[in-house]
Amino acid sequence: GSFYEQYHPLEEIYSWINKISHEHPDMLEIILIGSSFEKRPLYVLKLTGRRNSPRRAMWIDCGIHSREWISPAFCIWFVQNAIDSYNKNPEITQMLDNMEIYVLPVMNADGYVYTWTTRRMWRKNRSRYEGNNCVGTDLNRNFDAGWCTKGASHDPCDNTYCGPYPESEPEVSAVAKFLREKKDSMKLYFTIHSYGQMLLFPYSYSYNQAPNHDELQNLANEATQKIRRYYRTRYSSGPGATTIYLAPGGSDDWAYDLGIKYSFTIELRDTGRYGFLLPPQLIQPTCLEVLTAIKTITHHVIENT
Ligand SMILES: Nc1ncc(C[C@H](C[SeH])C(=O)O)cc1Cl
Ligand SMILES: [Zn+2]
Ligand SMILES: [Zn+2]
Ligand SMILES: [Zn+2]
Repeated sequence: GSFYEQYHPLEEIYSWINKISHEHPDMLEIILIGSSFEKRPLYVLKLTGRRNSPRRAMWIDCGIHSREWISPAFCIWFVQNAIDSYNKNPEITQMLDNMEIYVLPVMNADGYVYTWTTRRMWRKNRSRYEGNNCVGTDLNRNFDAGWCTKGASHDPCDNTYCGPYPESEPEVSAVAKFLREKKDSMKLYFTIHSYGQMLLFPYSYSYNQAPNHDELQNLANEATQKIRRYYRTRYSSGPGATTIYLAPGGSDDWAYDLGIKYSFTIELRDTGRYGFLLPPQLIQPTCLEVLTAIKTITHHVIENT
């Protein structure tokens, strides 16, 4: 199948980032936001339409957890689809004309390489700290949002190790720094994970409801109902704490508390048959259904911000 129906190692993703940016210099700009623990570059693609300069921005990060290969595959697919659909699909055209879209295809660069070379099921990054007898911090427990309370671990050998302190991880501090700088224009945050087929929103670090809980729940319901209707796939939705598990230090909760009131974690396919080992032929159907959810939510945000 095509490039967009296969999984790719990090080097090929970097080449793709370069290639597509040079093919579409009017719509894409590469931004280096920092580097990983092992000094790999963290590239963000800034995607915009060819018309006026939008006043709103949205963010999509992929690959926080290295074993969730469908996640970077989605970010790559999303960028090419948006470019191909601009001026053809009205919802994509509206999105690009009203939003600067920042896409981070592989946040956990070191872990992603490690899943290709050494351990396919690796989740964390590859940071090492003096005195720790295990490697890696869970980047989705390292954000400064209820940091290392219930649902994360202080044990460096655990898969939910929160790190030595909030934003200790260079990957997390790079993203947090970028979003803090953009917080006035940033209206919508998506972080892409697998698996479970869920549309989650704050909070995960507490059972308290977010102030705009009803709006987020209605929006999530509308999005998952669209997926059900057009693709027959079932996605559940709700606050992270009650829909998946109580867990602190996540990027969506941190983005929400920064002031991005539309903040979602999307858990892509499947529900356990293949799990993290989703076959490449399911990349396209997964991306199509999730795009529907993103269009629905983005349309609402454009109308309400
Ligand atoms: N704020 C959050 N939002 C979503 C999740 C679920 C993901 C699923 Se892989 C995780 O466990 O990191 C976890 C947290 Cl801490
Ligand atoms: Zn994940
Ligand atoms: Zn997951
Ligand atoms: Zn509308």
